[in-house]
Amino acid sequence: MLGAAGRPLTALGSRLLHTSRGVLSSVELSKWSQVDATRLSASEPAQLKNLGKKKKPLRFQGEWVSTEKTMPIVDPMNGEVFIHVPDTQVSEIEPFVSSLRSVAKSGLHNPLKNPERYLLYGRVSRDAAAALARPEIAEHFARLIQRVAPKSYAQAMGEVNVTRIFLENFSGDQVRFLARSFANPGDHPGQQSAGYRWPYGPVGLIAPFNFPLEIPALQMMGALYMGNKPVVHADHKVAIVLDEFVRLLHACGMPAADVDVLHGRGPTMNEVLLRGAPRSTLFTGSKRVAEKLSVDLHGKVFLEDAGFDWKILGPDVQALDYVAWQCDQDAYACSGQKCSAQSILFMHENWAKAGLEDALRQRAARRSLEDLTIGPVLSWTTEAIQAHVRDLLRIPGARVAFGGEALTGHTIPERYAAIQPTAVFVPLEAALEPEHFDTVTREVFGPFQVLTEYSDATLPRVLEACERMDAHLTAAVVSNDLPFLQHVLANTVNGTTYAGIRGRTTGAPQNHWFGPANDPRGAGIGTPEAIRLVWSTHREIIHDVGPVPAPGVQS
Ligand SMILES: NC(=O)c1ccc[n+]([C@@H]2O[C@H](COP(=O)([O-])OP(=O)(O)OC[C@H]3O[C@@H](n4cnc5c(N)ncnc54)[C@H](O)[C@@H]3O)[C@@H](O)[C@H]2O)c1
Repeated sequence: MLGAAGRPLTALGSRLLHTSRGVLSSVELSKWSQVDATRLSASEPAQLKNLGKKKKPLRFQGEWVSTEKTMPIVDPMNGEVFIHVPDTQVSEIEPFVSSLRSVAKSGLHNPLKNPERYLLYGRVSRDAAAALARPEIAEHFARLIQRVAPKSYAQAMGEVNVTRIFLENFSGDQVRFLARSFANPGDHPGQQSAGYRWPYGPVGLIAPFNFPLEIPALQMMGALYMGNKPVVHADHKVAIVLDEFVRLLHACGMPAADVDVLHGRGPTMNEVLLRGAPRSTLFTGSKRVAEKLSVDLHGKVFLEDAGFDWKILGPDVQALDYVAWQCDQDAYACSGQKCSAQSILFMHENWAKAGLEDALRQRAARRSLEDLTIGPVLSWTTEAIQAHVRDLLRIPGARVAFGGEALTGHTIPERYAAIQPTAVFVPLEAALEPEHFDTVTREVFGPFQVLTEYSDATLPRVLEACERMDAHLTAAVVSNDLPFLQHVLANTVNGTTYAGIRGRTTGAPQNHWFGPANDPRGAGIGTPEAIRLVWSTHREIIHDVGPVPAPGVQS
């Protein structure tokens, strides 16, 4: 295990420390952090632990617990083992199961029980936000994210900023306001119906590798705000970031027993959920696992799964450089490993004639391994992406627009893909053929997109393509032509759709809803509405206390 990183406070950090009358001194990095992101290596590997109940004595909760086995995590940039994560065995999950089973369905708090805990979480959020505003702590998380899920510094720091502002948003009384109820007058004196947001009690939370901080942090806080006790599992490759965030929350006053953290393999978490029977589970990850959990947990799930995200460029060509830049960001930032990444670009022929494809090629060519604007792809191999390109090239008229070659001059291990930003052009009519459509609309979680072209006359075919897709996460209609916007928006369904000449598919901040639509299991993240939907359920209490009617008047 590495020693804590005790770097000097900058001017901003010291100011925050003073203005908070000492409250924040407990969150100094050296007080809670277990790792120094800049030193993680084969010679100084990190060693994680689970957070939960000790097997004996069972009454102690909120303990960091070692497991019998660990699994080695390799540095995605050079293949060296630099982290050891608990490889929790099914024989070791009993404490997590009994922890879930010990939580009342009415939760740790609800509007009628322990309401002071809403205020507690307002304070925890306030202090955690202030901690993340300290440059050395923000830097710590950004560098840690970069080490395990290589992305540019700007993208990694973006995650930290979104998390900080989210926590600022839910400081003070805002957690209490999340659980706002309402009342309607009844039919007679003494009667009144009140609608409450009620917790589920024991809940599960599973997060993927691509946003190691933002996804687990925002969802976990939402679960806690509404009064649930979550067992949280993050992808083993990046779990170190969640681990550090939970330690920061403890330093900010979160009770140690409020969250259990299960490290290890997905199927082990699956078993915990099967045996522990949480009342609801939020899963963010692939469609395959989402569908499995949906069946295993009898539909008691909220899902943020695969995205095949489209962008339609309307007939009005303007701001070509800007639009090309945004398209490049949407398709290739984080090496395309965003569920919101632009998967298919429908270009109106006016954009094609204006030279958009060339502009995209030039933008993509600027990406480099050195600043991680292109980097390792953690869930595909180079060969698998190239095989997908070959599949697409069998479609009549398809061609590689740019990219497709393996990156060279690096030490990225073979289990991960390292490939140029790639685009394959497929003619619209051919893409719509039943025998090609599934290949064209397959999500590649890497720096890859399909390009196609349409005209005014073939716009209905574009809308048909959007209708036939299955995963309705993000979309963009890039146009300031209002009738065009209106027509496309009226006939499509994606949960997070950007409309206008600055439309994008990625870069969702904390200030608007992000999530899929057109599936009753669809979850959301970030906003009060998302938190209420995913982490609380409606309860109506009808007060009817009398006076009872006089004898003989029963209605
Ligand atoms: N919609 C969204 O908000 C969103 C956000 C990020 C990623 N994603 C999607 O996630 C996918 C990429 O992530 P991934 O490859 O890590 O996905 P994945 O489904 O392989 O893994 C996601 C998480 O599920 C866990 N897991 C695996 N099998 C499990 C099981 N049987 N039971 C319980 N947990 C299990 C993993 O350990 C990991 O923590 C892409 O399809 C992407 O679009 C979606």
